Amino acid sequence: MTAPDIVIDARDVTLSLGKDAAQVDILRGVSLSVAAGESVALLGPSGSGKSSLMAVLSGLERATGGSIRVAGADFGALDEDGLALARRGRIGIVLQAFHLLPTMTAIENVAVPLELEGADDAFARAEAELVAVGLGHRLTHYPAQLSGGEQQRVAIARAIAPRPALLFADEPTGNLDAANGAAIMDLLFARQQETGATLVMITHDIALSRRCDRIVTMRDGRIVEGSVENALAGIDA
Ligand SMILES: Nc1ncnc2c1ncn2[C@@H]1O[C@H](COP(=O)(O)OP(=O)(O)OP(=O)(O)O)[C@@H](O)[C@H]1O
Repeated sequence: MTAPDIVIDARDVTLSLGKDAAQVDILRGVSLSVAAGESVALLGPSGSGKSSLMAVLSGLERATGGSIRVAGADFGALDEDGLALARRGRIGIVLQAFHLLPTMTAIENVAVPLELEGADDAFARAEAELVAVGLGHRLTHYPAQLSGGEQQRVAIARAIAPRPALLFADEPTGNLDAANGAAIMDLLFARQQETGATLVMITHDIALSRRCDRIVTMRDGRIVEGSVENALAGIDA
């Protein structure tokens, strides 16, 4: 049995693509346990497997081996539809590129996923989330009418609105300048703490990673032990 306060319980997870001589081993036995409410920074050189690990832990990609339990769901036992259902409402994802729908206003981008989940008060909740990220005056703006920082705030509101137990962020400040990036991170940590969500964030920024409760470093498809500086020797960012 998984302890109730463990949100991610991944054991000996492997991800290999291709077959025989063409096989690429992307994750080579990753075990990771993350407690409810914890924030974890995922660091490591380019190509070390961070995005791939996030993909299997968020149910977007299926691991080749090992076991993954997330928010009580056994990912290995679920088919594609089951994985989509397990993600819905439980897992929020913020990506480096904001992926807002260009034909929808800010409030629609946040409300429509809530409606799909069956919420009756989707627009009221979406408005409250956008107010919480400081965008109460931009509700009916389209993404093209918003700055990069504002678009990322909409993406954060959209990810957090369903109150997911688990929030993944893949370099959420990668497309923003330093000042906007810092403001977005303040916001992401504040919203994470308010909602009690668990946060797993990929970053190349060591200073940013130190704001998390824990730093997990990857290299060559594995989690490595030791100091962050040693583990990151050779990082190309
Ligand atoms: N579909 C694929 N087919 C073959 N190899 C792949 C595929 N997807 C990822 N890889 C390889 O898996 C390795 C890990 O990739 P991944 O994107 O997880 O690394 P990362 O640590 O997130 O890198 P970055 O920091 O550059 O985003 C890389 O060597 C990559 O080339």
